[in-house]
Amino acid sequence: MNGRTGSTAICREHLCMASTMPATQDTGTPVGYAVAIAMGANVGDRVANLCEALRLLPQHGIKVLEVSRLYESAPAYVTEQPAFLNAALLALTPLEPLKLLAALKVIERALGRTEGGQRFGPRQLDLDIVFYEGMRYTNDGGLEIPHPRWRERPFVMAPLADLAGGDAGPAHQVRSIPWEDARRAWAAAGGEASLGSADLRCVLPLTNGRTWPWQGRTHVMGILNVTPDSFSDGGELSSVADAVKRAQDMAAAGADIIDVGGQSTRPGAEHVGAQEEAARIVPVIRTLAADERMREVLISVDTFHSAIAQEAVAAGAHIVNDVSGGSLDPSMHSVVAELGTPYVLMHMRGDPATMQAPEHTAYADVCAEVGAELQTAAERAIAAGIEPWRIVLDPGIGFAKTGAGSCALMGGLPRVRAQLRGALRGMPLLVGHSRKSFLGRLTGRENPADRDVASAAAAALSSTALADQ
Ligand SMILES: Nc1ncnc2c1ncn2[C@@H]1O[C@H](COP(=O)(O)OP(=O)(O)OP(=O)(O)O)[C@@H](O)[C@H]1O
Ligand SMILES: Nc1nc2c(c(=O)[nH]1)N=C(CO)CN2
Repeated sequence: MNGRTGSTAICREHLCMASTMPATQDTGTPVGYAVAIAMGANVGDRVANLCEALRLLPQHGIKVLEVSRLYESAPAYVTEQPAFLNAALLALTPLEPLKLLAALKVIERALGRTEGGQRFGPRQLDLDIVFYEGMRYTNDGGLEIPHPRWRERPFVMAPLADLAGGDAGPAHQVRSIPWEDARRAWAAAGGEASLGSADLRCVLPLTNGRTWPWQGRTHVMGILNVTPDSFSDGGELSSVADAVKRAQDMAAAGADIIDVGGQSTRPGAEHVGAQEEAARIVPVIRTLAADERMREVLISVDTFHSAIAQEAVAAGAHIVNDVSGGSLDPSMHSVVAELGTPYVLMHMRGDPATMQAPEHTAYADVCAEVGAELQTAAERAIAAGIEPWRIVLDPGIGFAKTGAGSCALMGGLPRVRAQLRGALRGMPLLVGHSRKSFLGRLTGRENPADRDVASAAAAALSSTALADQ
């Protein structure tokens, strides 16, 4: 690209030549120019504003291809204002720069932003064009591309780097954006290792305007089985009060999340049906959600039924934990998309009754295949409307895995992660290894009668962990 074009608009032909994106219609006509857009919000329901902007963009001819992780950042320039949420997206649009800017302003206004606010001050929504293909552009109205301040803003560089990805990210498909510049600038500013403080950290959005900063340490999930046939409790939690007491004990012992389940997913467990499952867990979730002592603890609901996810969230659950990754209820992804909660998408093949059949536990390379299948399932979830920044991936230790497969996964999480693309590669992993029989292999005892030994090993390894490695 040659230098700035002074006060003139860019030449359309020049743009077309610059466009190397793969997206063409059957006629071979390019469907748009590739653009990278930075998003920010720090007043009102910040998450809702960013999500609504994502939904409005296509209505203005801006097709979103990829979305970054969600970041919380200390306010820059004007420091006396609330913290921002920031993200970035890659899109295709037929709009030329000035029309694109006008469309972004219409969306900003639709979400409550008014003209003439304080420069760098509070705003419901900010949409900035960072890159437009690989071009440089200025005009008399003050539009400047690349955005003149992107290199001084970690809250822009970090989400751009999510989009730039590695070998297989969106950068791979849309090469005309200067991804390498974005990667280098972010690395020079500290890169991934610099994330995690209040200055800039990745967060999962919770529905009541709260955010959950998950970086910097492993979070512990305590498992609360409200099932008579549970392998974990042996059905001792027969009443709501017992279950609540158990949850409080786990919280006092340091659990960050309490995962409430009413359907055992042990191999071969009886399927109790959605009604019974809801009857078991909803009263417990309601009581926990109202309990002052549990205020700092998040509640997840372990279910593969979308109707139960809905009921549980209405009763106060913060997270939906789906061991089927959406494969056992066709409505799960669209329901979670509406609920707005974080979504734990676990890898499993078959269902709890069939998952240990040899055809489901056979892998040539368990880490690579589990990672690739997680990527595919997550793409379905995203297509249904779940933003990538809400997805927690789980390799499903013990689900459609042999003992050897589970051990390989425990030692190969970076290889699982390497299969993920774009923002997903940087999202948290949830690893549920506690008290599972594969642990017998680690102790050198593979006999199921040695369960107690396996349990002791599990305790030593701590409980189910949300690992941000
Ligand atoms: N690349 C760009 N993307 C969006 N707006 C731009 C860009 N370059 C210049 N502008 C101009 O900046 C003006 C102010 O934009 P906005 O209100 O978003 O500013 P700001 O958020 O206070 O600052 P900043 O743009 O640095 O984030 C816009 O009206 C637009 O004309
Ligand atoms: N952390 C952070 N600070 C800001 C932001 C923003 O998006 N994030 N936007 C501003 C307005 O341009 C001013 N300051």
